[in-house]
Amino acid sequence: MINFTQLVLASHNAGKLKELQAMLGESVQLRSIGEFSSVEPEETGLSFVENAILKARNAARISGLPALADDSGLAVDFLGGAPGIYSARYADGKGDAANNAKLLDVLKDVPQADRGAQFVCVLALVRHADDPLPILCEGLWHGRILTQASGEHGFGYDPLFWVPERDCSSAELSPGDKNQISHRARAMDLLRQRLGLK
Ligand SMILES: O=c1nc[nH]c2c1ncn2[C@H]1C[C@H](O)[C@@H](COP(=O)(O)OP(=O)(O)OP(=O)(O)O)O1
Ligand SMILES: [Mg+2]
Repeated sequence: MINFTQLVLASHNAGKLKELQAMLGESVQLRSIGEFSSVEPEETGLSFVENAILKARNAARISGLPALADDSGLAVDFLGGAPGIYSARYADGKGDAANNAKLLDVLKDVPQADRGAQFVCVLALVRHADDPLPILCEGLWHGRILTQASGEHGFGYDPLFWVPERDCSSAELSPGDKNQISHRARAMDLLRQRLGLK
């Protein structure tokens, strides 16, 4: 059905590529959509699912290959789930450091008990651009927003995300450990099941 030696990842985020490739192992080679185009599609959906499908279709159309997309973000309880699908654009496109600084500032007077949050990841796999039956898998990772950044690994909001089961930030986990327990790992686990790979 799907030729896994030629799967394109519909993402321009190097952190995602690294994590997803590590989870898939050597049997599947993920090629970045960056090899085909530097133009990023506008993420016009109102949900992670819509944006994941939109990115997967776009990548399949550009590359002519089956495509996997990851739409993910951070949903903070105190903020009613924001920044959510707007996580990458939280500080108006100024990047991870600005996003993190903004989040710390917005939550500066919020006590520990009210700082709950979850990372969300939706993976969408399409066989071709017009696939009427995308495979969709979701993963959540519950934690809390720290009051200052900590750790050097990972990307995005990792330095601000406290992981209760490990009592450290997500950026303090080794890449191997993060890939066992993250939102992305959970979504990928489901995808592997759906594809009969385990
Ligand atoms: O494991 C993670 N550790 C830390 N931060 C994370 C993680 N997973 C998602 N995030 C953050 C990064 C970005 O602020 C947003 C994703 O936004 P999202 O649009 O899905 O990705 P993106 O624009 O970076 O790349 P692309 O759309 O090309 O896949 O959530
Ligand atoms: Mg994006």
